[in-house]
Amino acid sequence: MVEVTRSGFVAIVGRPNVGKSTLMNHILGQKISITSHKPQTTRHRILGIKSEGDLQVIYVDTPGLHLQAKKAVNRYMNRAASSSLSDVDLILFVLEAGRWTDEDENVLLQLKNARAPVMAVVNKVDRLNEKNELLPYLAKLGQRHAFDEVLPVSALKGDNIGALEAVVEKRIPEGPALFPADQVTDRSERFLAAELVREKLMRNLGKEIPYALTVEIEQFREEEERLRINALIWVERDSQKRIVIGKGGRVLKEVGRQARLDMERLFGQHVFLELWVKVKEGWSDSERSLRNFGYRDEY
Ligand SMILES: Nc1nc2c(ncn2[C@@H]2O[C@H](COP(=O)(O)OP(=O)(O)OP(=O)(O)O)[C@@H](O)[C@H]2O)c(=O)[nH]1
Repeated sequence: MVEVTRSGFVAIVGRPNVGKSTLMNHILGQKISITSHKPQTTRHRILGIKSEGDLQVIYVDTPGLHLQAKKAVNRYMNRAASSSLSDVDLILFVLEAGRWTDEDENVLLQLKNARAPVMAVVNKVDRLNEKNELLPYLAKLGQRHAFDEVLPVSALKGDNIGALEAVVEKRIPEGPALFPADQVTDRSERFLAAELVREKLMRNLGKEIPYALTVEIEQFREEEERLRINALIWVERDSQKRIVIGKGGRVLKEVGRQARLDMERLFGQHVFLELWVKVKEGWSDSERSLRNFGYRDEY
């Protein structure tokens, strides 16, 4: 093994839905952080570790920083994101090309107090016309703040990600490896399994329900030639439970099928997955329930 001589942390921050998790997954070349077209998909801080030769970059994917954090779960998410801004070597401020919202402004305000250099990563450029839309947007962005760098990318298509990694590399200080070279995340297989179930729920359900649910892994056991995983899906009301299950169990069955396929890809073995839906009233606004479900601050 080549000894790592440079290592450092890179925080990926921004408002919800700009493509932070998609960006981290693309850089790592595998799905560590779940994504969906709905805002506030990521709820926890998740490390994605990339070790190559003498370099180890530890990316910190964070929940989208949002205004209107009325419930305990939202406040937890904002805390997880804000706390990731200290003690990093570089901050990637992810934006959606062509858009600037109050929530972006709020993120920028927080970044002004950060010690690390801030690079504006203008994502989703595949959606814009370069000359008429992107160039004026970049010019305006430069006026909003003196960013260390401004780089347009497409995390989905992989455009300009090599250039982004080249800038990142320059910012990583000397230091020993902080994780073994073959470790890609700080999160357990149990956590990743729960997240995959949540991702499929977010993608298969309508607008409101995904925010009312959380997933807990009840059993994660190696059996002969397969993994047995039992997951509990907690919702807040009986009516939500009926929707998650669907007519004749159709929704739950499809969610389970999709999650199982992703788990088999991630864990490299057959998976037997069982899903159960349970009701716990008001879990998302109860600090105690959040802690029981593993939403714990880590500073
Ligand atoms: N067209 C396009 N879509 C993208 C790109 N990057 C991400 N997306 C889409 O944008 C949506 C949100 O992506 P995520 O990676 O979940 O965004 P996020 O910033 O992590 O979201 P939160 O969890 O809400 O903070 C998904 O539907 C992605 O497929 C891109 O470069 N181009």
